[in-house]
Amino acid sequence: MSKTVLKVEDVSMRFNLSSEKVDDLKDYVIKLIKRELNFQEFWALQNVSFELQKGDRLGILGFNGAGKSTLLKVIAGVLKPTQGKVTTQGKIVPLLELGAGFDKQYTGAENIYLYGAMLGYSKEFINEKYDEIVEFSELKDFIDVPVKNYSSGMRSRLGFSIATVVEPEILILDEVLSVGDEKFKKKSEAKIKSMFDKGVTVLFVSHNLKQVQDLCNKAILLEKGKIISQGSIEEVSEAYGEKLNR
Ligand SMILES: Nc1ncnc2c1ncn2[C@@H]1O[C@H](COP(=O)(O)OP(=O)(O)OP(=O)(O)O)[C@@H](O)[C@H]1O
Repeated sequence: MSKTVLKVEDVSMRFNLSSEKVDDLKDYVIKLIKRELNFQEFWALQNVSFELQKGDRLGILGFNGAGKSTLLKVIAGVLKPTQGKVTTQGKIVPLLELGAGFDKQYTGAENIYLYGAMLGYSKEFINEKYDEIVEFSELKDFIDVPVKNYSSGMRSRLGFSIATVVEPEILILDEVLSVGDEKFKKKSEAKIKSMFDKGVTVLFVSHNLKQVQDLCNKAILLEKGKIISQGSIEEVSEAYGEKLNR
């Protein structure tokens, strides 16, 4: 029997866009108190619903600003939806904006603990996996250096190594299949592939339709925050193709 590992129910996400120019924080606070700040409501996601079974690989398609990254962030728990509910079973590994959660004043070693805690790992678990993370990142010589002195590639390598040290049930990929330099990229791709081989459930956002077709069995197509097509990758690719050629 197939097992449902992700359920997205009627999810909507509203952002308040400030329609005025505010020069500084003081100005902002004064306007806020005087209720002179005007916000424009913007719905980045509207009534999005779908569910995935164990081993499903879902491609999320859509043009710029359609709501793809917002949906991934809601599923990863980075954003709380304005409306609706996301239910997940098992460990989620979000490979989103790798290393963006680092505190740059702290060293690589300290960030392994900080970032790990953010991903829900216990201190004992990180103690146990610490050497493996450092080894995979190939940053042993830099591990006691503040992250602000890392290159962006080094940051994403450390982020990738921390995030993938667990065996996830759900893997979230936002066009990050290329991490670091060519050598590391190969290694990270092999690691992702090994997760695929173990039957992980995947959510994948990419503008590269070919890549999505190669990787995914199901897809959804988003337009202005709404699902306008969902089903097998073949069906949804066709709907996307029609949009592209319009
Ligand atoms: N934190 C935020 N505050 C306000 N608006 C936001 C925020 N994050 C996203 N948006 C808006 O929500 C919409 C959807 O953005 P999102 O990044 O999810 O699109 P996307 O489909 O991933 O686009 P792209 O293909 O360009 O990456 C955009 O109009 C964007 O401006």
